[in-house]
Amino acid sequence: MAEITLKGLAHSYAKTPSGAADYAIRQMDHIWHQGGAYALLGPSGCGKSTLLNIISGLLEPSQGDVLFDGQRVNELPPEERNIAQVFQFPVIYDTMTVFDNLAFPLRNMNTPEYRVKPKVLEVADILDLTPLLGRKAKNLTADEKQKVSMGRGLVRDDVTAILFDEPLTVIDPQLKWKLRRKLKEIHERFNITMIYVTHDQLEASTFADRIAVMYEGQVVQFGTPRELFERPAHTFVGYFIGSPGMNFMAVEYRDDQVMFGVQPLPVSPALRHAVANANATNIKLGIRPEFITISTHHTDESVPVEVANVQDLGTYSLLTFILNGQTFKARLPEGHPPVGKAAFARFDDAHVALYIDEFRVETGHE
Ligand SMILES: Nc1ncnc2c1ncn2[C@@H]1O[C@H](COP(=O)(O)OP(=O)(O)OP(=O)(O)O)[C@@H](O)[C@H]1O
Repeated sequence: MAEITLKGLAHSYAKTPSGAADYAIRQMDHIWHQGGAYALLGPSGCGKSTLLNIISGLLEPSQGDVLFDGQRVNELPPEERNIAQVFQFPVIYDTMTVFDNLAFPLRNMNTPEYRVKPKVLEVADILDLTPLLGRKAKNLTADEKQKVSMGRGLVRDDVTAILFDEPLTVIDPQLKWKLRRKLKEIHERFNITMIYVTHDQLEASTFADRIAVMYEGQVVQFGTPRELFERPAHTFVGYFIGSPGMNFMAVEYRDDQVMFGVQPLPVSPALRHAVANANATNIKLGIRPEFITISTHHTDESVPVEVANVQDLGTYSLLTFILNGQTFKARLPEGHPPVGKAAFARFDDAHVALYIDEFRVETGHE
């Protein structure tokens, strides 16, 4: 069993860090529950690998604690943590057979041979590696090698969590979904905590029940794929999740109105009230392309926009428009009437979110 708790965790690679920018992991408090299928999603350089290496014990954090089932493990070396890590590039012994590669972690722990064989056969069966057991690892394809790498994590009965660090990077696109399905299957069969690091939102949402979105060394939101889409807690989540991401407008309260530059925005009274009382200079409204309606007629709820282009994407179209000198995306359903250069955009009140200093603030109007 392993519930992994990160308590006041921070890490800097600098010897004498002078500010937040010197930290690969900033203040982090987080719990990974036993048996969960999690993804750690974020752009390159946000600290994903650093965090995994701290959990697995390859790296000791500069501040804070890592707890396994409530026990502090900061100083415990990786081999004593009962955690397996699968890296971007398969870590296997080329000159050994697939069988010996899978058996390696067990033999390393002096497991008697009569117990090694059934375990290797079980794991090989799950990963469809049985026909390859007698082959030398160097003759395998990249995806087969990565499956052996995963198998080495699975053979040990004492492994309670597996950390995957972008494990499908070297895998052909058409095989990726197969391996992802395999991982899901493994998760359902064994009661193992799995943390899957990726910068790809599709990979994260097909694998994980809950996703931790990382940005600049912090988990800015931890939620289901649906929650991340519907209620992004941070502007970065809005921008990163969705295709394309959320549109944002930097607004201010002026002359009793919510202004986006020179454009007054027709927003709900609750939202206007929230902006008026925001007491901050960094105020943004976010709206997803799915919730902007484009029409050729003006109404009290719409604002005039300049259409830049419309891209037909089969089942829907993506319209780019300019408002107050800024580019926006709106998603038009199939069969939407043609739109000229001058049009009107209406932001669906229920889906306009307020962000103060980049974090979402509930206003009661959504
Ligand atoms: N060994 C190291 N020494 C110094 N700085 C490092 C080291 N490893 C990572 N960093 C820095 O720490 C930050 C976080 O890096 P990390 O590799 O954890 O991010 P990541 O999200 O995994 O990125 P990627 O997806 O590119 O691997 C980056 O600014 C990176 O340059």
